[in-house]
Amino acid sequence: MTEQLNLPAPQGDPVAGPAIAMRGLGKRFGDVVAVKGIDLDVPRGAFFGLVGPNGAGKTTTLSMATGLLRPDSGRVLVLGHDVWSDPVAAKQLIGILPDGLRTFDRLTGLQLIVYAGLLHGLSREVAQARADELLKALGLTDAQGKLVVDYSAGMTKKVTLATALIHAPRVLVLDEPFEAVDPVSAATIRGILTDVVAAGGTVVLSSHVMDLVERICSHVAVISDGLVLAQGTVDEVRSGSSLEERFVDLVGGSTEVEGLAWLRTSSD
Ligand SMILES: Nc1ncnc2c1ncn2[C@@H]1O[C@H](COP(=O)(O)OP(=O)(O)OP(=O)(O)O)[C@@H](O)[C@H]1O
Repeated sequence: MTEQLNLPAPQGDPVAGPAIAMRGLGKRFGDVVAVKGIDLDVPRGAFFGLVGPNGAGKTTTLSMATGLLRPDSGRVLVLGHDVWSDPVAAKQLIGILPDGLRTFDRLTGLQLIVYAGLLHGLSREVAQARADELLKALGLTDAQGKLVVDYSAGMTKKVTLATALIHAPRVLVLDEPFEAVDPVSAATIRGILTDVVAAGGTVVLSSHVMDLVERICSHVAVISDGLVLAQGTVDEVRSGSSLEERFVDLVGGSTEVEGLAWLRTSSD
């Protein structure tokens, strides 16, 4: 059961509220409190970047926001639908690219994308036609008959992205969509996501690449140690600096390397 916390209620308005509203989200794994009470509004139509150091809680937060991981506390509304009490409606509205979750990798790339379309209620004909277009756009046509288990990391990322897109969701939640992807494919993916936002959709992505977030996102949240340190438009958050400088200011830590003297000595 998710505990109801005494926090401002999210706007449950499916027409005018935020695309995603998270309130008091918390998650503990044994002794580790991965997420400590996250309140985050993703505005409708935003291209939203979630950034934070390794282990900050990004994947845990996105997994809870998309119904893949049950929170210990808090709630999440997607376009006004509670992800946990109204999961069918919420999940029909979102496309998810999870990080590191096993997929049905004994299917071919084509089968996996068509299967995702069928699960979302598309007819076989529409699912097949959209799968062909997605495979072509993502440069996977030649590999469409190969088992996904035999795909490279970047190919797996792209085929999983295709499964997130096939039902034309109004909200896309993508955990590190550019990781392991080659520059040409990355440009294609940026183009697809920009088109989704231009058509009124909402995209949330996590990334470690500050330049990319600064370039393509309208909004950003910085999280560290399971808490939101800053959120707003990219201009508001970077407040005159580069996003990378602001990130280092907010998150702290030194970029100076101490020790490792042995690594700088030749071993021959
Ligand atoms: N299934 C799990 N079991 C135990 N601990 C976990 C589990 N998943 C995450 N954690 C811990 O929760 C914390 C947050 O992890 P999470 O994967 O959400 O971070 P992240 O911000 O996505 O990191 P990265 O940028 O490295 O991908 C870390 O301390 C991690 O070790």
